[in-house]
Order: sequence, then structure tokens, then C-alpha cells
Amino acid sequence: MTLSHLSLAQFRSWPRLALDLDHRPVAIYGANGSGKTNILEALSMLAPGRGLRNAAPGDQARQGVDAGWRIRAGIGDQQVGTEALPGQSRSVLIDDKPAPQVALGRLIRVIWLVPAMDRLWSDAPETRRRFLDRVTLSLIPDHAEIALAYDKAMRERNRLLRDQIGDPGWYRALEAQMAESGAALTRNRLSAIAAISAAQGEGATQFPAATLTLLSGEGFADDADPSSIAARMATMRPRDLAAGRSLTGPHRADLGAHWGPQDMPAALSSTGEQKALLLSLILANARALTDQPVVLLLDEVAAHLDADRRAALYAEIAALPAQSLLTGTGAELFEAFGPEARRLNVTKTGGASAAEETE
Ligand SMILES: Nc1ncnc2c1ncn2[C@@H]1O[C@H](COP(=O)(O)OP(=O)(O)OP(=O)(O)O)[C@@H](O)[C@H]1O
Repeated sequence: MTLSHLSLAQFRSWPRLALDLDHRPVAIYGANGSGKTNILEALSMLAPGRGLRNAAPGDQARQGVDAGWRIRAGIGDQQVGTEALPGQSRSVLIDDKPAPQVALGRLIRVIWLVPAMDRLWSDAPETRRRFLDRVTLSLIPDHAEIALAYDKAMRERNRLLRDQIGDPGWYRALEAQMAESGAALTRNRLSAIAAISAAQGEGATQFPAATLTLLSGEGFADDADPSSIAARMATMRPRDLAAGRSLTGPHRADLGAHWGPQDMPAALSSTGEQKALLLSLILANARALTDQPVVLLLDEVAAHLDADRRAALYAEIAALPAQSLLTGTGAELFEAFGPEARRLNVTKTGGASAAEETE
């Protein structure tokens, strides 16, 4: 089963785009601002969530157009649609029937590497937690529902804490829910880390493998036992009451990465090394997804690699059971693909992007 077709209407700089896809990688090239990343963003909307720019649906409609945006895709023998009218959240259709966003994650896995992720290792833990949860979601589609259940219980507990409600009975019920879903979150994250770690070993030597760990203070990180989490939360309650919010728990987890002979923390590595590490994780993520169609989006990755690493990346991509789309400003960046890849030249005139397939 593959993604066979993508069409866009009024999505960002694209009034229209119709693209037939097959197993071959697609190298999208064109000048800065021509609309290359917008194609990848549209593809990322085939995953649950807000896509690779974390954008509000209202910002994704083509400026000056009142009708909202629309994306259609063929995945195997199913037709998938997602769209948003101005000011509204996005809706999902599978074979013309309304479906929840999480249903997308069961049809196809979309994973991406974009320049905004360059600061992953030096940013706040929240950025790495979101990254880890996205990786986890790609491997375990139920992760989204579990995260929602945890967030809902935590928000209610935070409301009690903020209002300085002291009744232990209310807390016990919410803490039991948080402990149940929090334990499942931790189990999923640990199993995603294990799957990625195993898949890293199969990659090219040009992309370093990292030792990944689930981190958080106060011992919550690898605790996947609901009764022990609930007991910890009860102990923390006085401190949480003083702060007016839940200070500890799986919602504070962090992803640690060390690599190389000196076991260097990723945050202390050079910009290029951090990027190679991230690329290694994304490729491992794609390799770990063996039972489902995978779309891999690499935005402006080629330009930051030397010729040797670029060739290694293209060889890896050719060997992946994934459909890959890459962007770069010039066709020469993709020469090492040879005839393996399709080339799509993107241009923009008068605010409207257009694409032409080239040899
Ligand atoms: N809602 C929108 N409506 C119309 N145009 C938009 C909208 N959002 C973004 N754009 C335009 O899309 C262009 C950016 O597209 P995109 O990020 O895909 O470019 P790119 O080809 O990837 O560029 P670069 O090589 O610089 O990363 C900008 O010119 C921007 O003005």
C-alpha cells in the first residue's frame, strides 16, 4: 500500500497541485520561497496533529482566499481528505466519511526532518518530548489517545490545584487516571526508544548512532507502574498545591542522547553533528516502521551534507521501504540519486506556486 496521489487546493502558496506518486523518491527543487516546504507541510497533514510547521489551520489557507484549504490523497485503495474552513479546526474524511484525526495515523505514517528541528538538542525539554511523542505515535498509533487522556486528567488536577481545593478524594480519582495513562505513556515511549535504538544499528556509518534515554527528575521517567505513579503523585500533592500545578510526572519527561567514543551529550556536539544525529534518528524511525506505508519528508537536509554523506543518505533512502520527498534549492544537490529519483521543479509567480516534473 502506498501514497499514490496528492492534490492540494488553496493550501498556502498553492492554488492547485496534483501529484501522482510511486515508490521513487521525489527531489523537489526551486528558489527560496517558491513553495517547496509547503508541499511537505501538506503531506504532513496526512498525519494527526498540526503538521510540520505546527500551524493553526486558519494560517494554512491561501491568503486572500475565503474558501479554506483542501488536501486529497490516495492511500492504497482509500481516499483520504483533510480540509479547514477559515477560523475552523480541520476535518478529516476517509472514503468521504468523517473520521477522527487519529484515524490518519492508522493508514499511513508521515515522519519529517525540517530546519526548525535543528535546535532539538539545545531547546527546552518540551521540544524533545514533543519529538519523542511524535516518533512514538508513528510506531504506536494509540499513543495519541493515551496522551489526550493523560492531559485531560492533568488539566482537571491542575484546576483543583490552582483553586487550592484540598479534598483528597477528588485528587485520588484524578491521580488514578493520570497514573493509568501516564504509565501507558511511559511504556510507549520506552518501547519507541528501544525500537529506534535497534534500528539505528542498521544504518550507514556516516550517520552516528546515539544512546537514547528517557529522562525526568524525581524518578518518574522509567516508572511504568500505575500504583507507584499514583503514590508518588499523592506524596507530591502538598508541593503541587503550593505551586498551583502538577510539577512532576510523565508530562515533564525528556529525551536524552549521548554518542561517540566519549559518550558526548548531543547538546554539546557541533551543529553538523547534531544534525547528523537527528537525521540518524529519523532514518531509524523510518526503518523501524516495517508494517505500514511510510512517507519520509526531508526539508533542506541535502544542502547541509557533504557529498559523501549526501550519497550515503540517498543510498539509505533508496533502501528504505518508505516514500521519500526531499527539498533543496538546486537540482545539482540531487545528482547523486541518478535516475532513481524523480525531480520536481517548483516556481512561484504572482504569489502562486507551480510545479513541473523535469528529467
Ligand atoms: N497562507 C499563505 N498564502 C499564500 N502564500 C503563503 C501562505 N503561507 C506562506 N506562503 C508563501 O509561501 C512561501 C514559502 O513557501 P515555502 O516555505 O514552501 O518555500 P520554500 O520553497 O520551501 O523556501 P525556502 O527554500 O526558502 O525554504 C512564501 O513566499 C510565503 O509568502
